[in-house]
Amino acid sequence: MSDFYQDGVITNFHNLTNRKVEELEYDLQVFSGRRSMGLILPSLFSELEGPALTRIVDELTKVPYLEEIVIGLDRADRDQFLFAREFFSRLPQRHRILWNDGPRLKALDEELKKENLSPNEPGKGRNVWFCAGYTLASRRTSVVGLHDCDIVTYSRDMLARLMYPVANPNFHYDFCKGYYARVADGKFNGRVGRLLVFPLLKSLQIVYGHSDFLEYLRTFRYPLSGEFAMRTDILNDLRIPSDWGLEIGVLSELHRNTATKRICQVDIADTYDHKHQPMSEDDATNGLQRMSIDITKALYRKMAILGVNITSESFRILKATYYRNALDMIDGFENDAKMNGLSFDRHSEESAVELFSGAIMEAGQAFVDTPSEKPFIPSWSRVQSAFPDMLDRIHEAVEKDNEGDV
Ligand SMILES: O=C(O)[C@H](O)COP(=O)(O)O
Repeated sequence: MSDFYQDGVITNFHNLTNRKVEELEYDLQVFSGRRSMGLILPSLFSELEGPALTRIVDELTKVPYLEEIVIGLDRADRDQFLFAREFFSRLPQRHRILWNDGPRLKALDEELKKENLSPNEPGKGRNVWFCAGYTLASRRTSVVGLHDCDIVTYSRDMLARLMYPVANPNFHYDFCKGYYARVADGKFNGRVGRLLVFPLLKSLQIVYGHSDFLEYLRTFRYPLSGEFAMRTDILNDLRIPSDWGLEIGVLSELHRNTATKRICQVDIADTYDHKHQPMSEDDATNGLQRMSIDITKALYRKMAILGVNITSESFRILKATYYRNALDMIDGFENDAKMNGLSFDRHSEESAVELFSGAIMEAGQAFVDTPSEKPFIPSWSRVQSAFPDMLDRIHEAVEKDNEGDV
């Protein structure tokens, strides 16, 4: 049970009555007559071997209102792709798997690369970008949702709640972000969201001054959630980072392209659990250390776009401010955990904050050292201007991979 707080920047949808999923789904089926709905699932082949995705597919088989499911499959060889076709075949909805490492999509990727129009780095951002391209090419949906494939606490009411605000033709929302508490196994999780993003956003405002953008980002209850829904045509103009900055990048793009009154967030679950990555203290290219650097870089870039002068001096000050704010927040989390009967490991929490302080410096240095870095994947509008038939060719390649010999 959540509160009923609204602060006016974006609209909050709460879960005040635990309305039955069947009732929400009935409404969504009615809405689908006016707004057809799709779902994008960015996945790694390894996730097909874990329990989370099996449960997600079990739940999705019961969803009555989806017109199309687009699965982006990364890191799969031919046999694994064939396994994936079988794995997802029980979905009753029309579904297509993007075999991102298969010869057909790779050949198109090569063509795009020659014009610098394809993401250089593999990762979730790239996977989502290709799924967005296919969704646009398929032209079957006017609303599309997206969620991670490692959610171990998944149930189909999360999807119903996520889609509802954008799918309802009587509402005016273009974009909806999911939120929840990352609490599981008797403790707080969500280490990057809680211990990096929350205090960092506060610190950015202290160091660089008020901005509507930071105010807007701070209104999201879980800015890193991988669950969101939007009007499909928004996918045309999104310029997203290919790395872990994806979620912040999408929120930034929405802020740039859409009025905030058309943006909302929705409580999709009381608690949420997923696959936990290691901190990777000794390896800045992996785990939560890498994630924290990518996210911080995405924030610096956005601040620079807004005209803020990001200098070595200022990110040193930012680091000091962040560190103090993060420690203060740990006090709050510790007390909250205690009252809720949760365990709390203060040493791990403070160690995480120390690691994230390093990430703030590292991301700042990378930002200053690589001024010509191309941080965003080009929008599909730009790709279509360079290759007017590219979406159709992606569509054809995916149809062949899914229906024929590979
Ligand atoms: O949301 C986050 O903070 C990161 O995905 C890490 O989550 P975890 O601490 O729950 O593993």
